[in-house]
This record gives sequence, structure tokens and C-alpha cells, in this order.
Amino acid sequence: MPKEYKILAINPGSTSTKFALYQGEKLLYKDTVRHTDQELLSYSNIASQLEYRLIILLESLKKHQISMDLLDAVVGRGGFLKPLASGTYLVNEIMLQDLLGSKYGEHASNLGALMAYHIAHPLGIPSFIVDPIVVDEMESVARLSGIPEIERKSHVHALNIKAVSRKVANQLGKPYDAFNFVIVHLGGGISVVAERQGKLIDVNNANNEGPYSPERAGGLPSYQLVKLCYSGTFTEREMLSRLTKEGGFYSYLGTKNAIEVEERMNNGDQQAKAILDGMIYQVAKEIGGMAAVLNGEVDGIILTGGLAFSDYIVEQISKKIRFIAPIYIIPGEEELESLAFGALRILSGEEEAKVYN
Ligand SMILES: Nc1ncnc2c1ncn2[C@@H]1O[C@H](COP(=O)(O)OP(=O)(O)OP(=O)(O)O)[C@@H](O)[C@H]1O
Ligand SMILES: CCCC(=O)O
Repeated sequence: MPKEYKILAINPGSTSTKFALYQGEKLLYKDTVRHTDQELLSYSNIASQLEYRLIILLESLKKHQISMDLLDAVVGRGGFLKPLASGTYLVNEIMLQDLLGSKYGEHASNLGALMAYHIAHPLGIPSFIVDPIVVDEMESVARLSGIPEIERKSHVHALNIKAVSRKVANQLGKPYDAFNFVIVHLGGGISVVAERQGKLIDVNNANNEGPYSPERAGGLPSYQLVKLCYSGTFTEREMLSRLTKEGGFYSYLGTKNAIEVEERMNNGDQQAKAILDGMIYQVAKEIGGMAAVLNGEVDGIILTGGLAFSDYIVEQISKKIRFIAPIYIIPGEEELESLAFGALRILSGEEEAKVYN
């Protein structure tokens, strides 16, 4: 009988940290710890949250009486690195340095490789990342921005997007590269992608384009943005934080929690309704754009991520876009499973780990 590898998967998100333990393909334990805005905003940068998130992980393992001694590998979500092909990568020194120094940008998922390595290294076992947020399959036409100094980049919830795409394709009875999908990850940040036959040919860079989200500003009118940057009101760090951690719902309503925003709306708060509806409007508009990228040849639109648990959000988006193609709802995310299975493919010899250099 083949060995049933034990793999710990770690997914640090913008509003939560999620963990799971798999034995082979079987889930043994799963836990989600949600972080308050105050907790996370008290850290000056993402890398400085490492110890805090590691303590949370160790507490969770202890609470669930999980011993780390029997682990075969640890896998974390992959963050801002150089643009990469899709796949599973061994965590190595260059990767750790790039993440610790935020060389390619700040994002909660930068902690994935760091946390995985800190657990795995003392145990003498490998650590991996799978389909990091810098998976880049964009076509050259999609890279043009409008000025030569700025190139559009592929920063995207690739892990979950690839997983849900496979899932829907499976439901439809064909491999995922047989379809064209528009896939929308509705999380703390929002990714809307055009996937043509398995490749993410265009994506809104979830950190600085597209719809606003619970914590991000999304695309902004560029002229006014430049004026604001030079107004003397904000430092560069404050401005970047305003766009990526304190934008969207948070900037208007003081919370990143969509459940709370919906409750406020249901209790008659008109401002909460306006902001929620504004996000829905922008998401629908972005989906229309990605449908055009696919020449209207869209086999399905997939809505996924934490916000896809909300009936209101799903219904309101669906109303605007159902003329395009059938809609598939996969709430939450398949990220932990995808991480564990990515590592499993390496341990079982089905694939070879890619090297980051
Ligand atoms: N049942 C629900 N109804 C409405 N909104 C929900 C529900 N569950 C979670 N959310 C909202 O989803 C958002 C977080 O989504 P998710 O957990 O996918 O994000 P994350 O993993 O923290 O960040 P990201 O997906 O950007 O990496 C929050 O605004 C949260 O309040
Ligand atoms: C940058 C892509 C991933 C995310 O927005 O969380």
C-alpha cells in the first residue's frame, strides 16, 4: 500500500489564518482563526506578523492534540515572488529572503512559505508553496497599461481559482482546459479572471485594479489618485496601506467584515447598502470585461471566496451577469486542499518540485 503522507497546510489570508492536516487525500483536521482589524493593523508590515501567526498555529495544533513529529511536509500559500509558472515549488533560501524583504510586494500570503519553513526546517522535512499569487499566464496584449513605464501584472488568487475551475470542469464531465470560464474570487481582495482553456489570460491585479473589496480600493481614477499622493496628506506607506489594507469597505464603513456590513444594511443602514451595492456593481462590470476578453465565448461564470457565502451578494451579481453564461457558485475556497494535494503530488513522485531561483 502506498505511504499515506501527512501534510500540514497553512493559508494566511488578509483577514484570517487557515490550517489543515491531511493524511494522503483525507482531511484529518481543519481550523480557521479570524483576525480583528486592530490585531493586524498593529503590525508595521506583513513579515512582522510571522511570530504572531506561528503562535496561533501552534495553539491550534495543541488544542487539537496534533503532534508535529509525524509530519512528512508542510505547505504554505505562495505570496509575492517573481512571476512564476503554475506548480509546486520547494521553499528555499532565495524565496525566504525575497519574502522577508517584501522584494516583490506585501501580502498576507507572503507568510505562507515563511510559516511552512519555520515549522518544517527544525523537523528536517521539506516545505513547499503551490500556485502562488504571482502565477503568470497573461497574454502580451493584456500587459499593456497605457504608459510604457507601467506594465500590468498577474497578481491573482491563482490557487483557489485553479481549484474551482477543475471542480466545475469535473462537474461538467471534461478536463478544465476544455472550457473558457470567467472566475471571480470574492475574498478580502477580489480577483476576476478570464480563463481560456486552462490559462489565466487576463486578470485584474487584485491588489490595485478592478472592483473594490472588503479591504482594498481596487482601480481608482488615476488623475485624482496622483493628486492625493502629492497632497502631503499621506506618506507613501500610508497611501499603499490605504489602497490595499484600509480601502474598500474598511475605508467607508470601518469594517472588513461583509457579514457585519450586510447586517447593518438589513437594519436599515443606507450607507452600508450603498457600499455593498457599489462593490457588486464593480464586480459585475469586471465580469463583463473578462467576457469580452474571451470574445463572449464563455462556458461558465464561477463565483467563489468568502463573500460567495452571501445570498445577497451572489443574487445581486447574478442578476447583472446571467445573460453571459451559466453561473456556478463555490463558496469559500479550496485552498488548503489544493495546497496539500500540490505537496502530495511531489511526495508521491507524481510531479517534481519546481525550483525558485
Ligand atoms: N457567510 C458569509 N456571508 C457573507 N460574507 C462572508 C461570509 N463568510 C465570510 N464572509 C466574508 O468574506 C470575506 C473574507 O473572505 P475570505 O475568507 O475568502 O478572505 P481571506 O481568505 O481572508 O482573504 P483573501 O481571500 O483575499 O486571501 C470577509 O469580508 C468575510 O466577512
Ligand atoms: C494579489 C492576489 C491575491 C490576493 O489579492 O489576495
